[in-house]
Amino acid sequence: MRFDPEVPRPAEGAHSVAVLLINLGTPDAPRPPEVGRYLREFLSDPRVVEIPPLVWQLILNLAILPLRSRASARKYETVWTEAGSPLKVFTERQAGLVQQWLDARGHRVTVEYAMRYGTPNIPTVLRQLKARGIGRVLLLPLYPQYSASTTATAFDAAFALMARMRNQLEVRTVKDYPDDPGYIAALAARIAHYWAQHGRPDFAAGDRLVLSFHGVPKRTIALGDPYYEQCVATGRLLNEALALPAGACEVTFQSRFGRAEWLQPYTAPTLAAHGTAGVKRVDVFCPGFTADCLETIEEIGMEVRDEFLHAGGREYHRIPCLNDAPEWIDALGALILRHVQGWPAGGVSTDTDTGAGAPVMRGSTWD
Ligand SMILES: C=CC1=C(C)c2cc3[nH]c(cc4nc(cc5[nH]c(cc1n2)c(C)c5CCC(=O)O)C(CCC(=O)O)=C4C)c(C)c3C=C
Ligand SMILES: [Fe+2]
Ligand SMILES: [Fe+2]
Repeated sequence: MRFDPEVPRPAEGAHSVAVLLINLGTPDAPRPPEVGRYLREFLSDPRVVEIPPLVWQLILNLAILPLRSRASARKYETVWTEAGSPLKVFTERQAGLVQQWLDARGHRVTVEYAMRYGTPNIPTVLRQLKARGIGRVLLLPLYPQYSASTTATAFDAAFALMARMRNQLEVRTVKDYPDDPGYIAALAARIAHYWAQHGRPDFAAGDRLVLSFHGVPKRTIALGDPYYEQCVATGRLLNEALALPAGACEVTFQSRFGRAEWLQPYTAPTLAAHGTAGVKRVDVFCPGFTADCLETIEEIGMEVRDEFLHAGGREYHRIPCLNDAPEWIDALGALILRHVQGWPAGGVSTDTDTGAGAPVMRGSTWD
């Protein structure tokens, strides 16, 4: 075979490894137009709302978006920071810290993050990685418990891009890690750290620790989604790791959306019932959210707190999510190393962005 000088040779970094941390996404600004755009993308995903698309688009555009964009924008305003939406700020910080963790240990792995909805989105970041000469990507959703509505749709977005790629990336996925020892240890450390600063609940006196996970429609479990059992497993392992009396931890489900039945028990009514029953102190922690966001800061930190206190509860504590806790960065680093095994980061990562390692087939539908 003759060597054709016109055919580009693989860039040196074609076997370089990257990890893509994936989170849900968030609006670009806490205003109705931006929140509406984000909600439209999110709620039009057939993995998220499993109703026949034509019917759903009518309901979504006529009834839900006009009202919810405004109502949600007001809520986003209460959690927004100078640096932006907490979910994005924490996700970006996690990516930076994991990069440092890997660099400090001599591993040549590039760390980036992407959002399933909004920006920076999954195909854009994967294209950028490819243009930088990355050939192998580990997709790591920041959801420890697998659900089709979060994990599967994130992978779908990556594979949809791959379906249009001539020279594909080599891809691995981390499907779930609800029982990962590093993750469980990080959760336990987060709670222990909070209790060291704010005093411990008195479980003998009836105080409670509520572990609130994001809900999903109940029927998705009957259809085969392992989300519920994975949330329960995380809760049980955390109870053990904290060496609490059996039953001190209680698993509940928050953020119900729509009229269908979601996983139970629901968080807010559970907390209201504790208030009514005379429970003095509750601590609420969200192990399924690895970064604080609207659903933890506003819903758990404000709405549910009010319900508990109005029902007669006295002391309400929201324990912050894993965010940038060092134990969580350790857990992510170790998880990544386990999954990139056998993928030696052989090449030199070229940062020239010439796309030499990723020839683009211009004028065709392939990229
Ligand atoms: C952690 C796992 C999550 C699962 C599972 C999940 C399922 C799910 N969510 C909705 C609807 C909404 N979720 C919203 C916000 C939101 N959801 C998650 C995570 C999970 N969702 C996060 C991290 C966030 C916060 C985003 C942020 O910007 O901070 C919202 C938007 C907010 C609002 O308007 O109230 C909706 C809507 C469904 C329907 C669903 C499963 C079918
Ligand atoms: Fe959600
Ligand atoms: Fe909510």
